[in-house]
Amino acid sequence: MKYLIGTRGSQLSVAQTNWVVSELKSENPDSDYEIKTITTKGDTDARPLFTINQKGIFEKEIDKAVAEKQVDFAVHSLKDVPSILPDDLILGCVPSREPYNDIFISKNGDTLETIPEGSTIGTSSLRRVVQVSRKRPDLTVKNIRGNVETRIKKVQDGTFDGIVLAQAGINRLGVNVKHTSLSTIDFPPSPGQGALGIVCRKNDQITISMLKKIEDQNTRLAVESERALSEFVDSGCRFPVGAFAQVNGENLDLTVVAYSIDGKQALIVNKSGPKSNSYQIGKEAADELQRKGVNDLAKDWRAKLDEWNKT
Ligand SMILES: NCc1[nH]cc(CCC(=O)O)c1CC(=O)O
Repeated sequence: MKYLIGTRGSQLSVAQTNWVVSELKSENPDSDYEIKTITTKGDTDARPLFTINQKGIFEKEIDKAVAEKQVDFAVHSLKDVPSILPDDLILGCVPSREPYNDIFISKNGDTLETIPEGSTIGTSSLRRVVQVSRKRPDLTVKNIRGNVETRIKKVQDGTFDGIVLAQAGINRLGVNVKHTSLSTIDFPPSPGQGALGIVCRKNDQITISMLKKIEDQNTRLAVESERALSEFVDSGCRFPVGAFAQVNGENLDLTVVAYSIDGKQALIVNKSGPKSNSYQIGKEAADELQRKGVNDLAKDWRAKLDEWNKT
């Protein structure tokens, strides 16, 4: 059987799709796979990510191609996939996850703690903006666009003194760049960070069965609880929320953090339970965030976005 795979044309997307193909080939040696790259709004719109008023800016066009049978399935970075998919599509497979932590890259090997006062840090994620500002309020945090390799070049050419990226991105690209890991206590990652999401058609049983052979059950359960949170609390590029879940034996431990847009407040919730209740654990964490006033935190994010638009 031959399968057509949709993905973005970025080096990272192609690298992670090639990895998926190698995993699938190992389990389905008689199948063939061809990659079709598709441009998304996130690839062409140069504005700061969180000002673009569209969920799924890095995946919508690709999932449309799946729905219209132009491709058989799509490979995404899971954190770029909205928690609610169109009715005719499903998250058909979640393979094993890369580490979900963020990393800090600077030109001279400085860490986030040692980089000189007043340095300029680049990120396109509001979550990272508030997390950097909480650790180092003296630093200037500015919007950066471009793919992983472009951002690293902007540190090396001095455009930025430092940047924050996902560990998973440089791992998958095999980029050998000096960096320091950022703790998930200070930098809880985006829900689903480090994981891949393979989207296919709900009624395509042949493709689903083929994909399931590389499913990683514990990763599925962990991201299910992180994404359940996103269903109830707006997150991603537009609202600073961090979440990470760990499966320990039969248990699942979830930590979620929501920030005020100025970074001065942080609502932290820890929830644990049987890993089979992953979705419920995520929902309970969201409910507790609501009780702690998360909606009040979001109310002034638009003013901050307008301010950011001018940077
Ligand atoms: N759209 C940004 C994006 N989507 C996925 C990753 C990294 C890989 C991952 O989280 O799986 C990145 C880059 C980054 O955050 O550094």
